[in-house]
Amino acid sequence: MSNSAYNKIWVEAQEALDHLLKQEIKPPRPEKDHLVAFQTLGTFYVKYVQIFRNLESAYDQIVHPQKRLVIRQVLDGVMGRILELKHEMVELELSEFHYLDDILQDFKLSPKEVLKPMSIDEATRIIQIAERARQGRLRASFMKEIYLEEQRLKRIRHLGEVAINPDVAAICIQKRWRGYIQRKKTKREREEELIFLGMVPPPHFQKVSAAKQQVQVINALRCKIQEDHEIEYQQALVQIKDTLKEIEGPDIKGSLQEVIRQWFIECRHATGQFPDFPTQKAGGSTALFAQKTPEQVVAELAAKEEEKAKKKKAKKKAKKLKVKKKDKTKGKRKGKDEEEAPGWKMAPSHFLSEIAGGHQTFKDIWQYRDEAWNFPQRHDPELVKEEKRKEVEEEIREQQVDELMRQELKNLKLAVDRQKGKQRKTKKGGKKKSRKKKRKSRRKKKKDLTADRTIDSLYKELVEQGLLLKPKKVYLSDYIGESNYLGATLHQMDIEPMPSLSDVQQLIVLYGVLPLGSQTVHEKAPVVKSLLLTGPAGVGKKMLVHALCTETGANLFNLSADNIAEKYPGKKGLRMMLHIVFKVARQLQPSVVWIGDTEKTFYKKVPKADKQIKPLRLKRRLPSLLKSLKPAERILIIGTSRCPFQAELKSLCRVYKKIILIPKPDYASRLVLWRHIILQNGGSITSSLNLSCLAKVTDGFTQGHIIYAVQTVLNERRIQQLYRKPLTAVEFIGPLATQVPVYREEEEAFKVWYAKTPLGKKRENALKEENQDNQKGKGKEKDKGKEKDKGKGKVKKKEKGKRGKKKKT
Ligand SMILES: Nc1ncnc2c1ncn2[C@@H]1O[C@H](COP(=O)(O)OP(=O)(O)OP(=O)(O)O)[C@@H](O)[C@H]1O
Repeated sequence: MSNSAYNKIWVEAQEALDHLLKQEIKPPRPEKDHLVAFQTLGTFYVKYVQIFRNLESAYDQIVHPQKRLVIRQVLDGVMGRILELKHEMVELELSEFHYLDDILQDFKLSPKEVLKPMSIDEATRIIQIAERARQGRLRASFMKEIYLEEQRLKRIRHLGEVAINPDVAAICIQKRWRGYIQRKKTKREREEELIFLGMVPPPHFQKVSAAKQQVQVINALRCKIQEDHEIEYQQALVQIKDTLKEIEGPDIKGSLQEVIRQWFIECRHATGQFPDFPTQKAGGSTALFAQKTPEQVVAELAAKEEEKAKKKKAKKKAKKLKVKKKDKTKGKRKGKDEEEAPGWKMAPSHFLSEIAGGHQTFKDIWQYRDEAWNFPQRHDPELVKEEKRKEVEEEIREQQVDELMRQELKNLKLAVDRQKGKQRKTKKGGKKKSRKKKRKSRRKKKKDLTADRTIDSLYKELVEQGLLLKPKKVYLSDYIGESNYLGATLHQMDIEPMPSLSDVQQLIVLYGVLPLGSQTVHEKAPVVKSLLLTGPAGVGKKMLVHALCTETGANLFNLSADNIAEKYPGKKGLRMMLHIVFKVARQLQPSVVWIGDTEKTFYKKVPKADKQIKPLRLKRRLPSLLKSLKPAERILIIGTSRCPFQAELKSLCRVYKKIILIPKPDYASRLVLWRHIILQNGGSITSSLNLSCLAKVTDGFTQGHIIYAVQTVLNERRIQQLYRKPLTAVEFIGPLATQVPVYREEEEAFKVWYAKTPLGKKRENALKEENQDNQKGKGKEKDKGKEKDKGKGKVKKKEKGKRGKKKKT
């Protein structure tokens, strides 16, 4: 696509954002209806995801370096907002999985990609294809009738003839043969015609088309141009700044000095004495340029000092009263909550200001900018000048002017007011404070166990010890699975839907890819420091960990119990190992620390077979390690487990705050998985392979089982035979039969276990309460009915259990 096409995508995304921001700015109203609250959140979420996708593709392909900076700012904000909304949905629904299919339907969107409006030509073509097919079917059935009629008449005529001579016999054989040949030819021609009409995909349909290949080449080319433009831009930033300093620097210095001098004089006129020059900490003379009168500036400075003194006093008082007040305020708050029962309210966002800032820049600079001169989309030097001019001004003010003017003011005071000593006293006080602080921070700093070693040598050591792995090159898009299209509908019918593989993939993006991929998002979004992926064997837990590392370029550290056994023995060894791992992880962010079979680290009771590897080594250290991770450090601890029931739940949940239960694949996912895995392993899909049947009979089998079956069947010999002997579903049954599927009992065990986790418990309790409310509501309705029948008076009762009732309707 062209520059203008990507610009258009960007502009459209910003327009959608503008609309959304207007809604977001409105003060949130408390919402008592649970369903309405969720719909509001869901709608915002879907709209932000839509904007995110457009901004992402624009950021990926736009080559203008300054535009990319603005897009990146908005993109970070939008990603953060998506995470905030997800967090809100989790809090509201008490579940990690949410079903938004009804909202998607309203917006006419599909879960994976945005539906582009169909052109009239395209729509006409589809209708034509369907109509031709209908007519073809009618004609075929008509012809079949005629043919059967002819056959019937012939048979009657034949029965009349008795003699059979050799010629007749030969003709009969010829007829059969010709019929066979013709049928074969007709079948081939029919297939060709269907392909020609576009009703059946051509044999090499799965191959990447020439047009797609061209798109890939162009995209790669744009990335190269993007890099070149970025380098040019970075060089221009330095060059233009130097030129500005050289040419405009002296003028700027002169005018700044003039303004400050003027301020000295005006202050003396207004207050009778020269002002104190603002300290460096207070921003130096910056305050003077904020378009304020000298009186205001002086008053502000005085007010600040007063405030400081007041705060100190208030702190002391507050400490004394703390204990007494606590009890009182608690009581009051409780009372208030009960009275108001405020309902759900959208929590304030940390990202809206960022989004709004980026959006304003777009409006001010880019929306109507004439770019006719900039066809190749290089940086705009005028914008760089504007930006750098401010920087140069600031630097000159800070480094040269302030120092000079401070001295000048001192001289003026000495000469005119004869003031001395004041500043010296305050300076001394300041020094004392800073010394104290320094001492404190020195004491707090932890000892670096490997201060004398370079990061390279530590990295090498970890690789040699097998603690640092090279992630497999798999992408999240390789994690095949279908979306659940009926989730919301089932939910409304009070049936708990099973999350789909696509939902799991989305969660990994939200909790893993976005925070690890963006520093801003990681710092401000709700923190997820650790993640537990659990589910039956072969559902792709490890694959997701590797895909997360590939997508974010993260380093993968392996702290699985099996892997660290006999490495760095003893307490000191363990301390050293964790020190090295987290030191390297911090230095080379983003990083993923993976603990495979994490139930072993938290065993309730260590089995005899595992005693040798001392699996509990990490158990005590993990919580404190997690605590030590700061929001700015992009490090994620991921545990994977296929039998979390063996772990001590309390300590497991103390470490893993987010738990994702990955289910076995459902029918829709199995269908796409079979197709994908067969093609990936060199097979081909023909009409003789009943994929639907395969997907149906493999209920309970996981991705791992399907891969095993396909790889067993599709050996080299079988792949060579494919041309003559197409694949059939029956061939896969043998290898599948040797595998143990996920039985219902195992599935139930996972569900029961999940219900004991903190979020599961909360959900269970909420559901129980809801049911009780429903029953109460029903009981009251019955009572009402009875009383009405009896005509014993009017009884007004509050409507209860709204959430449950709404759901059932
Ligand atoms: N959704 C998917 N799409 C394509 N391949 C998948 C998918 N899920 C899993 N696989 C493949 O299935 C195989 C098994 O996956 P993986 O080893 O990640 O499962 P696991 O849950 O970690 O298993 P275990 O619990 O036994 O360690 C891998 O080859 C992986 O690439």
